[in-house]
Parts: sequence; structure tokens; C-alpha cells
Amino acid sequence: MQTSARDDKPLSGKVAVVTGASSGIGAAISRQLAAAGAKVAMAARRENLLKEIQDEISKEGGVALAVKCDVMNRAEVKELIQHTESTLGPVDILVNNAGIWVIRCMKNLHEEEWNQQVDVNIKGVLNCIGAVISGMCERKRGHIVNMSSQNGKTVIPLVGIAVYTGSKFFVEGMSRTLRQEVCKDGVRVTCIQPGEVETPGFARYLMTMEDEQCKQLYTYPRPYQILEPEVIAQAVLYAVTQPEHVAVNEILVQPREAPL
Ligand SMILES: NC(=O)C1=CN([C@@H]2O[C@H](COP(=O)(O)OP(=O)(O)OC[C@H]3O[C@@H](n4cnc5c(N)ncnc54)[C@H](OP(=O)(O)O)[C@@H]3O)[C@@H](O)[C@H]2O)C=CC1
Ligand SMILES: CC(=O)[C@H](N)C(=O)O
Repeated sequence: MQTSARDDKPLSGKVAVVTGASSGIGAAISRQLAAAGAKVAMAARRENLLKEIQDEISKEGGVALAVKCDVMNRAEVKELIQHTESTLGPVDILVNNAGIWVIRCMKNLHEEEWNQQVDVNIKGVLNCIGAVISGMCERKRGHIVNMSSQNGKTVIPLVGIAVYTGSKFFVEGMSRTLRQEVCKDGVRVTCIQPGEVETPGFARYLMTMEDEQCKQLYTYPRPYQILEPEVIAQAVLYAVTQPEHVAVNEILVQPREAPL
């Protein structure tokens, strides 16, 4: 099958923006897209961590740009895209990876944390889409990859992640409708649905649980092998390196021992 770039650098000439790139899955995605030839703008709040990853990518011969950005702040997101486009060129790929979750039962009323999850996982995703979608449609090409979750695919028998699950259900529903809207404009929309992935976020949330009901359900480390961030990055790479007429719309990736 003809690819648009050299096979070993299938993303050569492409510009990607990855949010939540300072840690975990986003850092792995940034490394893999850069290794595939993309010029990658890496966005997050912890600029020091971004610069460390940028240096790693540069040493490997890749091109990465570290951009401090809080996806909850629409003005910062617009500046992220403007800076990226003036430095690297028009954005071809947006990976909405930034996301948070806390494992708390709603009856305990951690309402500020409810709002934070909505602000990052929903409003943050919308801020980023809002900054790129018009340009992608005008150029008749683009790819939006939204980091959903197995928890966006179905309600698994867990407690403590009701608001998080709702935020990922939003991502799924919005993505499916957006996909219909822009498919004739040459724009693709992919949802990635990971199961449990060993990242700093995953460890942090499991080790800061307070509710006994949650603690009884979640143990850490997990009693089976969970996924590495690089596995999810490979799923993203697969989706964004398909020929323009091919749409990989959903990829569900789970630990073998913990299927939905
Ligand atoms: N780990 C898992 O088991 C699973 C994770 N996911 C999803 O994968 C994504 C990444 O999670 P994971 O890598 O595990 O988590 P990490 O906590 O390791 O990384 C989260 C990333 O999001 C960034 N982030 C958080 N809030 C903001 C913000 N307001 N603005 C910009 N960036 C922000 C953080 O950067 P900084 O703090 O520097 O801003 C960090 O880079 C999330 O969307 C999560 O829902 C889905 C399924 C499974
Ligand atoms: C954080 C996640 O989305 C993960 N799928 C989980 O089930 O904990």
C-alpha cells in the first residue's frame, strides 16, 4: 500500500500537537510520533518535564517543541496552536491526551474534583479541538485523536470513577458526532480506549484513595500485568499513519486478563 512518506518515517513532514505530554501516555506518544518523523509540539503545565523529553527526542534526531499550556485555559490553548503553527507549520495531528481522574465516591462530595475532571477531560478537549478544527477543515486534512478510556466504552463494575467515566462518555459521544461532521472535509477523529496503563497518574490515583469502598476494589499494584504507555502510543501511531481514505475510529486496548 502506498504511503505518503518514507516507510521508516511515515509521519515525515507532519506536525503533531500532543497534550499531557509531560508524563505517562502523552510522553510515550510524543516520543513515538517524533521517531516516526513528525514534528511534535508537546503541551502540559510542567515545562521542566517537557524540556527533558524534548531533549531526549532531539538526541534521537527528532524535532520536538515544549510548550507550557493549561488546556483548561482557552487563551493558552490558542497560543499553543499559534506558536506551533508559526514554528513548525500547520497542525496535521492533534492528540487530546491530557486528562485527570480521582477515585472518590460521589456521596463524599468532592465537588471541586468533579469540576476539575470536567474542566480538563471535557472543556480541555473542546478548547484544543476549537483551536485546530477550522484550519484542518480549510486545508482538507487533519486527524484528531481523543484519549478516551475503557471507561468511556462501557460502565465497568467499579466505584469511585463516576465523574471520570461520564467525562470519557462525553469524549466518545462528541467524537462520534464530530466524525460525521468533518469526514467530508478530509478530517478523521479517532478514540483510543485504554484499559489500565502503568503511568505516574495511574499510580498516584490508586495510592491516594480515601474511600474504604474504593480501596476494597482497587489494589495497587494490580493483580495482573497491566499495559505500558508505549502500547497506547503504538495504537495512536497505527491510527495516524493510515492512508488518507482509511479511518481508524476506535481502538480498545486492555490487559489480556482484564477484558471488559
Ligand atoms: N493510565 C491509565 O490507566 C489510563 C489513562 N487514560 C487516559 O490517558 C490520559 C493520560 O493519562 P496518564 O498518562 O495515565 O496520566 P499522567 O497523570 O501520567 O499524565 C497526565 C498528563 O496530563 C497532563 N495534564 C493534566 N492536567 C492538565 C492540564 N490542565 N493542562 C495540560 N495538561 C494537563 C499532565 O501534565 P501536567 O501536570 O504537567 O500539566 C500529564 O502530562 C488521560 O486522558 C487518561 O484519562 C485512559 C485509560 C487508562
Ligand atoms: C484511568 C482509566 O481510565 C483506566 N481505564 C482505569 O480503568 O482505571
